[in-house]
Parts: sequence; C-alpha cells; structure tokens
Amino acid sequence: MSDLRIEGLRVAYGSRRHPVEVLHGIDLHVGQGETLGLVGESGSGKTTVGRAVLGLAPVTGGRITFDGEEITHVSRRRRRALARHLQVVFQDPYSSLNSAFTIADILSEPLIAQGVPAKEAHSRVTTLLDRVRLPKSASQRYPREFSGGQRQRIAIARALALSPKLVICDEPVSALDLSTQGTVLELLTEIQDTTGVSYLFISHDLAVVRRMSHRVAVLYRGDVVEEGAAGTVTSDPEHPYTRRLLAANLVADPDEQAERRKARLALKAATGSEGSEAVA
Ligand SMILES: Nc1ncnc2c1ncn2[C@@H]1O[C@H](COP(=O)(O)OP(=O)(O)OP(=O)(O)O)[C@@H](O)[C@H]1O
Repeated sequence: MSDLRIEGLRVAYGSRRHPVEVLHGIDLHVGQGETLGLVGESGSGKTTVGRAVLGLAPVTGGRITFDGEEITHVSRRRRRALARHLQVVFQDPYSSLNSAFTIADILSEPLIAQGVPAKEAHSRVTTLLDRVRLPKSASQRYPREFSGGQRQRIAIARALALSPKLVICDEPVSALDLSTQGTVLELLTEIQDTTGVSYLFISHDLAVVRRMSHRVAVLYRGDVVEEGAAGTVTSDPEHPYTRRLLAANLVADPDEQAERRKARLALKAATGSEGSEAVA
C-alpha cells in the first residue's frame, strides 16, 4: 500500500520573529500506483511540498501521513527508516550524483545505508542498471562519463534501489533536451506500470505533467487553486490561473524553450547555484 496525505500543510521560512509563509494550508493526496502532478510557476511552492514530505522543510502547521503514520515531524532514526519507502529524484542530474564514486557505489549506497550487506548490495547493481536500460559495464564508470539523460536514469535507478512505495520527482526532466525528456518520462511510466510505485510529480511544465499524471493539482502562491483528473485540469481548467498557465504553455516555442534552458544551465554552471541533496 502507498498512501500519502497532506492536510492543511503550512510551511514558513525566515526567522521565528519574521516568518515568511510559503504554503498556506494545502491539502493533497497521492494514492497507490498513482501519479499526482503538481504544477505551478516558479516560486509557487512545489519543491517545498516535496521537501516537507521528506522532512526537509520548516512545517508550521497541518499534517502529513504516509500509510496511516503521521510523518510530519519524526525522529532522524525514523526518517532514515522511511527513506526505504520514500525517495526522490531531483532536477539536476549533474549535481545530484556524487562525482567521486563509481555508479556501482552510488547505486549500492542506499542499500548499504539500510543494512543490506555490501556484497549483496553490489550484486543488485546490475539489475538496477538493467531496469533503467543501462549496460552492466556502466557500474565501474563515473557520473562524468555519462550524458544528462543517462545520469538522470542513474538517479532514477538509485531512487528505485530500495523498491520505494513513492518517489518524489522534482522537475526530473527540466534539465534535459526534448528527446531525452521523452525517454526518461517513458522509463518512469514503465517503472510505475511494473512496480506500482506512486509518484508526486513536480513540474512547471503543464504538457509534461499532463503526460505523466492521473490527477493534477495546481499550486499558486502557496495555495492549491485547482485539482482534478489530469485531462480535465489541463484541457478545461476552471481557475483563471490554470488557464493562464495553459495559455503560456501552449504558446511556448520549443526553440525558445531550448534557448532559455541553455541560458539557465550556463548560469548554473557559472554560479554553481542550484544544488541538490541525496536522500539515502
Ligand atoms: N530555504 C529557503 N529559505 C527561504 N525561502 C525559501 C527557501 N526555499 C524556498 N524559499 C521560498 O519559498 C517559495 C517557494 O519556493 P519553492 O522552491 O518551493 O518554489 P517552486 O514552485 O518549487 O519554484 P521553482 O519552480 O523555481 O523551483 C519561494 O518564494 C522561495 O523563494
């Protein structure tokens, strides 16, 4: 079973004296084998929702339950144990994999952290690589030897190592070119079909969310303004904000998008800004 419920979730950054609330009491539900797409413009709070589920955001109100257990605030020990069921794939496959380790080490590390003996963990690497359609020979290589799409497939393999019930996919294809995006999305769908894993699929791209999700929730400035079946929300939205989002997506020119993405990546490379953490 996999059942994630978010009820009245509030998150505030800043100091205790000067809190800045970025989620204003939102409700979301991700059922067994389901993909809930979470869409919204930059800064609407999407990543913060994922971080709150992983215990990485300052939650000030509401509750998060997973399979009936309240996980809003749990001990470090319990959080580590929960990592067995709750995993994450981040946007940036360049910084989410530790460049100092071989792929075999990267894929076996979550298993070892959960108490699987090293030898057995290493023996599972080939199966994991196979699942994301990478050859066995990849195991002795380093992240820098792979393309962006291949690295994202390695990140997906790592997230799957513990056979989690739910994976938070936070903009998992935004850093990839269009054809590579397709391959990675197809892979995520195939994995869901065979394993029954649930996804909380975060993206600013309504087209990607429409393709991946059973249901879609639209986040606007920290509030869920619309939620429903993916087809309905993305083709016949009720809320004016969703309509604007849809219009913006429809007029988006793929070449222009590619240019913007290139500029973002160049900026990231220059400033080293957008980091990401691994959750073992
Ligand atoms: N660690 C932090 N400290 C202070 N403010 C933060 C922090 N992380 C996020 N915020 C703020 O919270 C708001 C929501 O951010 P969040 O990253 O969740 O949005 P998002 O919808 O995922 O945006 P993007 O698509 O750009 O990643 C933004 O105003 C952001 O500036």
